[in-house]
Amino acid sequence: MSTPAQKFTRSKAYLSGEVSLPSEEQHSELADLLRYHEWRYYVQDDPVLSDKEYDELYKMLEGIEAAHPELISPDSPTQRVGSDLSGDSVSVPHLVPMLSLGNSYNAEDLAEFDKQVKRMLNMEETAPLAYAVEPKYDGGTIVLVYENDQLVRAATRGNGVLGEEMTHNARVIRSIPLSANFSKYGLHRVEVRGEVIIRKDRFEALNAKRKKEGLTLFANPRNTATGGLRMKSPKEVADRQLEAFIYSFGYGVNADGEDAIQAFGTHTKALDVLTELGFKVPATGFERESAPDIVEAASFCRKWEEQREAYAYEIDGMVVKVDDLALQERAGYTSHHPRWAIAYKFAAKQATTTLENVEYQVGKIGTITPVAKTTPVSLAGVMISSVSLHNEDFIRDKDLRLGDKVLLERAGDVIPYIVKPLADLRDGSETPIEWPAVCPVNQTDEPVTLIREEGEAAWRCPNCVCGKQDLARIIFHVSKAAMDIDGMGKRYVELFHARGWMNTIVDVYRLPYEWISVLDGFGNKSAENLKAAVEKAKKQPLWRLLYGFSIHHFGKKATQLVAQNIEHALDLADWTEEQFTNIKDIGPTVAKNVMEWFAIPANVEMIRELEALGVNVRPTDEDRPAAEVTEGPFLGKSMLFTGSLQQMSRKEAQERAKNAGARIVSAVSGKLDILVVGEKPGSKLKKAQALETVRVMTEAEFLAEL
Ligand SMILES: NC(=O)c1ccc[n+]([C@@H]2O[C@H](COP(=O)([O-])OP(=O)(O)OC[C@H]3O[C@@H](n4cnc5c(N)ncnc54)[C@H](O)[C@@H]3O)[C@@H](O)[C@H]2O)c1
Ligand SMILES: [Zn+2]
Repeated sequence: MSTPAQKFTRSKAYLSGEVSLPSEEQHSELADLLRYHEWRYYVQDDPVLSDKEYDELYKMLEGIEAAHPELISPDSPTQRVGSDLSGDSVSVPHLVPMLSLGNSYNAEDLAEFDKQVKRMLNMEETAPLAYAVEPKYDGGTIVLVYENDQLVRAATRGNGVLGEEMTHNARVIRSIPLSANFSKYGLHRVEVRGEVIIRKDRFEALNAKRKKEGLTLFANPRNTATGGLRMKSPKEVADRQLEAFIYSFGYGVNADGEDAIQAFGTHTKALDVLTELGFKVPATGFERESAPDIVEAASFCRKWEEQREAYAYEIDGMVVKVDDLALQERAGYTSHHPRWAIAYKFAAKQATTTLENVEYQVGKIGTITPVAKTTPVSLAGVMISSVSLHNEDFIRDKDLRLGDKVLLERAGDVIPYIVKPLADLRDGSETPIEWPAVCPVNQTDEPVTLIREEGEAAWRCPNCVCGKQDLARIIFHVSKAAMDIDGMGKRYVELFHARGWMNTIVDVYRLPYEWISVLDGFGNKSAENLKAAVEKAKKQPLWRLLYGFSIHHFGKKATQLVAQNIEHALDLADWTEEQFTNIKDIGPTVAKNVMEWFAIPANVEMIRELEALGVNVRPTDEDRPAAEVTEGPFLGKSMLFTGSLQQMSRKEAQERAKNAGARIVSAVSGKLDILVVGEKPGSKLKKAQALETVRVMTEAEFLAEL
């Protein structure tokens, strides 16, 4: 008997290859651990390992059994499917056992699977074999039985033989039809299989609501759906707005008890029939595909792996199935999974690890950001050992402690974050995270007390002397959001800073390119490119420069508004609060912060130096978008110019017409109001005259009206 914390630690030890025991002991311990993780996953809906990690432990067990077949017992996790039976509800036998799926992770695995299937079917390796491919929905399995076209029973997968009965809950899931016209196909008694899931946006909304109500949050859409299926009250099930995707027939007989599924010929056809009968089925041409061979099937899997984040539902992979039903029958089953199907698994988005330590970073305006240092763990294909904790409230709200086992998530391009601590794995050795009262970054004799302004989440170091804050500011200054200096970025800023070339924002514009060109990994070409990018950035609009100064509260919107209203950046040094707040959407907080910043002589000096280096400090066209014209002789008229003009270029004429309220169009049509003709007009004039609704003007007349 070991504690949950010990089971966790022991599993991680196996995963990092630290355990070596005689096969028999290892087999029995691994089997125990796997059973524990299955219980957490299927019954508790609260796994403590990622799927990938579970699969690795499972493979270890398989490996031992392959070398020592005598260790295989009927209750080994490799010999049966993980069970979700909790003992709290009624169990009902499935018409046909429900199994698990074998796993694959890439195109090579799929090619290997294709070979094996063909060997089993006595087919040539090069013979064509079609596969049906569809998303592997990440929710809870549901098995529906219909008799005489009526839904009579619903159950979970259970232990594969017995399922947990939950008909009352299935009835409130709207995408599950209460009746369906199976008899049209001679089907008297059928079992269909599917997955109950929740839309991702629905999941987010549910969690937002729970947060407001002070309830614990769901860790992911999967356990929201599986937990939902088990609710005692159908009303609560309905509240979660679960949906069911149906992905196959399990069983189907006619009134004489004879099989009536094989007649469909292919899995694809069977799904078409289920679609027609009103079930929610992966759609052809979108979610599912019938691939002529395994190569095509693999590329469909990869395509979905790439677009996974954009999909409305959570999927943990794809399922590849031999399309021909007769061939499926011939390929058969192991005690664990069908031989004719395989899961293609995507990288797991969640993983667990231990929070070892908290370090602090200082940002461009002195914001102190806590960063969790964790035991390294692989997450969605990347090793993670550092995760931002954002701010003090984040740590408090999640009740994170040093030594906690934590659940991490990394979805798509989103940076990794801590979903929650695994509180029930605590063993009492965890310690609170003490929030620092003084700047943890400044290593000065006189500690700097941190401040937290009202209404803000962040603690700030108001008097940073450690230089880290300057660095953060330069990194922001060159970033895409601000001056957008192509190719510069954090890595270069840190590199140049380490060489002593970049200590202030001004330094960005006077880099020693001749030195840079001889740095490791640089060369003339990249130094030149960098220089060109810096020169280009000197012409950026004024708002970007102001934004790039990292003045607290002076954000993108505010800098844009202010830049329109000045002639030179230094005008702001003389501005009063009133001048700021006269601009719509600029409030006293922005005014106060900008005024304080300009009151510091070094900042004014910096702007002078920047100007001397050729950095633009005046509003550009982008800063001052052409105001909408509200009057003028051509207000609201559509105009077109044709022939060659004598007094001005076509472009200039169009500009002047626009400033006088006209809209420039490109063709003569019933919608054209005025055609201005120069020399040698051509077909446009003829067409306009034929319309009789267009006013034709000479260049001289146009100028006169202007
Ligand atoms: N993290 C953990 O601790 C832990 C523990 C146990 C199991 N697991 C995960 O569960 C897996 C084994 O679970 P399993 O037996 O449920 O198998 P599985 O999830 O690999 O595949 C079978 C299930 O996939 C579902 N599915 C979704 N879409 C499908 C489709 N289009 N066609 C067919 N089936 C579809 C079905 O409901 C079926 O029950 C492991 O590989 C692991 O990833 C994780
Ligand atoms: Zn500091």
